[in-house]
Amino acid sequence: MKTVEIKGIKIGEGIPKICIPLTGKTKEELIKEAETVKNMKPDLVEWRADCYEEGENSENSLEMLKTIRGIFDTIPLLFTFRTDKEGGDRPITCADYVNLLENAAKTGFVDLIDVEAFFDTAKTKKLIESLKKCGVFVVASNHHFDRTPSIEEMVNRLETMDSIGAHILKLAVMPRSEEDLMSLLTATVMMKKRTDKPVITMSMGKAGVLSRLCGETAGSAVTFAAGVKASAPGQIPADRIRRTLALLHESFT
Ligand SMILES: O=C1C[C@@](O)(C(=O)O)C[C@@H](O)[C@@H]1O
Repeated sequence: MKTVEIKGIKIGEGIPKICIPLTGKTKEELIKEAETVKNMKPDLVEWRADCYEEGENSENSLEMLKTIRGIFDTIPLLFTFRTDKEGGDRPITCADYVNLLENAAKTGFVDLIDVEAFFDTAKTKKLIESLKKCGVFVVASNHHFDRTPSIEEMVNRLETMDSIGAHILKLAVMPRSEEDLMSLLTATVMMKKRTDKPVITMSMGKAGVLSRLCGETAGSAVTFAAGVKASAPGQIPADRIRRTLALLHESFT
């Protein structure tokens, strides 16, 4: 598998990398949260700009981004605006979404940008191309908070993300049964043979917790862990997940 290397972090190789999300609502909250998260020594940090009270306002968002970049310095930063359609905190028009992501990429403050692959399929491919020209890595994503699609649909969705040019392919689904968890893991294992790009998958909620731990076997390159506050159901606190991933890795080697 090709790895994506950012600031010395090799995504797609060895132990899954730990990404901690920032979910603060105000500037003050975010600065405090960022300082705490920095001490947790994440491999990657995700700023969930949709959680910020001014997140959809490009100018204010980019100002906040500058502050966050300053705090994390050498830690790879993922910029995400999760739209309300995919479980995010606030709505945004398609034009504002494209604008925000392009402006964030141009600042040079972010290393990776999350693009919801299916927000408008015609526009997504163009958006990914323009973000890549700014030198950022693109994480295509898709979220299902109410169900786990069939294995075939999950594989198709990840393959579409691959075909539209993303560097990393990410899928989050909600299980309703143990079978749903197994379906997500099967789709992840299948993708190992169908792409040479890093894949990130998770089955959310309590029933899906295992999927956040077994990435090294199943083929999920990053696991999202709770820092100050979880950004999705089922996230495990960062210190606990680090210990567990290390223990599993030792057992494999
Ligand atoms: O896409 C994801 C994955 C996620 O939804 C999770 O389930 O851990 C958490 C989000 O913050 C992130 O953008």
